[in-house]
Amino acid sequence: MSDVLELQDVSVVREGRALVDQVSWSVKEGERWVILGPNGAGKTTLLNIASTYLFPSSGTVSVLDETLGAPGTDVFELRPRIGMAGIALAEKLPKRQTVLQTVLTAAYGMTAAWQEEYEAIDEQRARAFLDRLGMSEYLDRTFGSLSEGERKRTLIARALMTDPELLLLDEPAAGLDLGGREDLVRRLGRLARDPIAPSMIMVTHHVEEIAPGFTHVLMIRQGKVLAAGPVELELTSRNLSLCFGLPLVVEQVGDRWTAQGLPLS
Ligand SMILES: Nc1ncnc2c1ncn2[C@@H]1O[C@H](COP(=O)(O)OP(=O)(O)OP(=O)(O)O)[C@@H](O)[C@H]1O
Repeated sequence: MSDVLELQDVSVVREGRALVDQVSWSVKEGERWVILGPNGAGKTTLLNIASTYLFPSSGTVSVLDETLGAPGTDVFELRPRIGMAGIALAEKLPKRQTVLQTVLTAAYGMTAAWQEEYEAIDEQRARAFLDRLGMSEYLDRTFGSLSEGERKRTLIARALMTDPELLLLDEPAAGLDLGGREDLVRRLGRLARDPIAPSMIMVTHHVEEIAPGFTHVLMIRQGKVLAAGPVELELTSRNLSLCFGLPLVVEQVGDRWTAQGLPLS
């Protein structure tokens, strides 16, 4: 299995503080990773490195077997091979554009439709991804009029449009109600278990949002890795308590996870 992402001793320092602190981590082809950690731990910073939009202050980063900053590595060739869905991108997308256009523009590396002629095959693909995410009835709705959950599902369809080898999801279930979260977790589970789906890295705050099919977990706190490895080995009460800084009990219920704090004594 080849490396989809490899970080060696990577640090990101801003104003004298390490937001990411000597992180070494590798993601192999076909793996589905969850990044867990408290607010400000450095999760989004790690995703930004993986998406090639952020260069580390020190250390080595390879994405899809290309080393960032090395002669011959062109991030503009790498970026279409990486799908990204997150709030930062949602804010760049025109609110008046339809859902179908919002997904279609990804095929052309754009955020807004300009004068390009879309090929029928691209439109078919956009419709198929939107269907997979349960958005078929919203094709002509404007992106700005969607609910939080509908917007999140559209962004994932959009991220899949370039047929990426690596899919990055930044808090895909944040802001969703219980039904919306469960619907999304089911859909992410189907994607995670699809053998031809891209390797995946998902940032979340909640173990309840880990869909079945996710294989590995990285836990970070204050920019440092606390645990990294297969979910069934590393997603323990001990690791989670250290990660979030209070006593927590994590349990597996069927193929899902739940965590709660111990009562105050
Ligand atoms: N450009 C910057 N300059 C200084 N500090 C920054 C910069 N960007 C991010 N930070 C800080 O880096 C830390 C890590 O940020 P990051 O967004 O990666 O955390 P996170 O784990 O994704 O947090 P959250 O769960 O709250 O989204 C935070 O304390 C943030 O305030």
